[in-house]
Amino acid sequence: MSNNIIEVRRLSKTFDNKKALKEISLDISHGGITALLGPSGSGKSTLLRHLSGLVCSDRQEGTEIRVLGQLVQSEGRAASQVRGCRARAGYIFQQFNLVNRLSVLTNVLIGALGSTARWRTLTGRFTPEQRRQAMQALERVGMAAFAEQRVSTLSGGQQQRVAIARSLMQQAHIIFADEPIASLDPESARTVMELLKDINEREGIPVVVTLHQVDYALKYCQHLVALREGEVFYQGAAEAITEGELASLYTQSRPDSRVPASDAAAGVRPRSTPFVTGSIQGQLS
Ligand SMILES: Nc1ncnc2c1ncn2[C@@H]1O[C@H](COP(=O)(O)OP(=O)(O)OP(=O)(O)O)[C@@H](O)[C@H]1O
Repeated sequence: MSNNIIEVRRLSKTFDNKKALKEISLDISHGGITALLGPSGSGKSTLLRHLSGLVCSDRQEGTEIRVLGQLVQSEGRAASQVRGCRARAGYIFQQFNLVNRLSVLTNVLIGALGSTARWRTLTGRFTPEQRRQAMQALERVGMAAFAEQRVSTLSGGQQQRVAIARSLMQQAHIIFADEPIASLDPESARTVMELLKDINEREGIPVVVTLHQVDYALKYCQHLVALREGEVFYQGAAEAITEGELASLYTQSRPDSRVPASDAAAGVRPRSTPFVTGSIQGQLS
């Protein structure tokens, strides 16, 4: 039995005759934070959705996705235990993350759905112990004071913190975050990334996060999977990626994967500049 957190074999996904993912194979054994990087349209969200078991791949022989050793889908079909896989994963998405009309506390309590008899959740009757746990999770993310407030009244950054509290309440074994900081101001973005880092380190929950901002990926993530036009361009330690590779990743014309840094630096201008909120230089050793 392998120790891989994530195993992907021959994953392809076609939308309307366009291949969004092209026979991707990946092994992630790192239990830290893994960033999915790449230009817009490179397939980051599509890959994350496949890992989450929310989308099924093309029906192709040999396709398999395992998360935490559990089969999520194979050859275009969800595994029989996919519900269990989903229940073990916490999701933090840029939008449509929480139920806006419900209170912050109720949204966090929804994280306990998997362990609560249905009638209780339907009638809002959570146990005192569950309420205590939910308040504890809200304290952990600094949102306890907002417990009774409707989610619709919160800022984007506050909503992401509530989503993280819900993952804690859910006792998620892994967290999938799809562009969790895309629409946040820099301070809120830092708060959300710091929280994910803290939870990863203290609770030991692996995090897989799609990011546009290279500098956030380099600062907070130990492992990178970079996609380009639906293929894996780079996979490995964040500290090992070169500035040239990052430049190549975001350039318009398609060079070979892992273009030598010297070539990329010589001729290719990065398209990534808008995504880099600080200097890449200096963060790369
Ligand atoms: N439901 C869908 N129907 C049709 N095409 C889709 C669908 N979802 C994704 N695509 C296409 O698949 C490709 C990859 O999209 P995806 O959203 O995964 O990219 P991304 O790297 O996450 O991009 P971004 O950074 O802009 O969010 C794109 O060409 C996109 O238009």
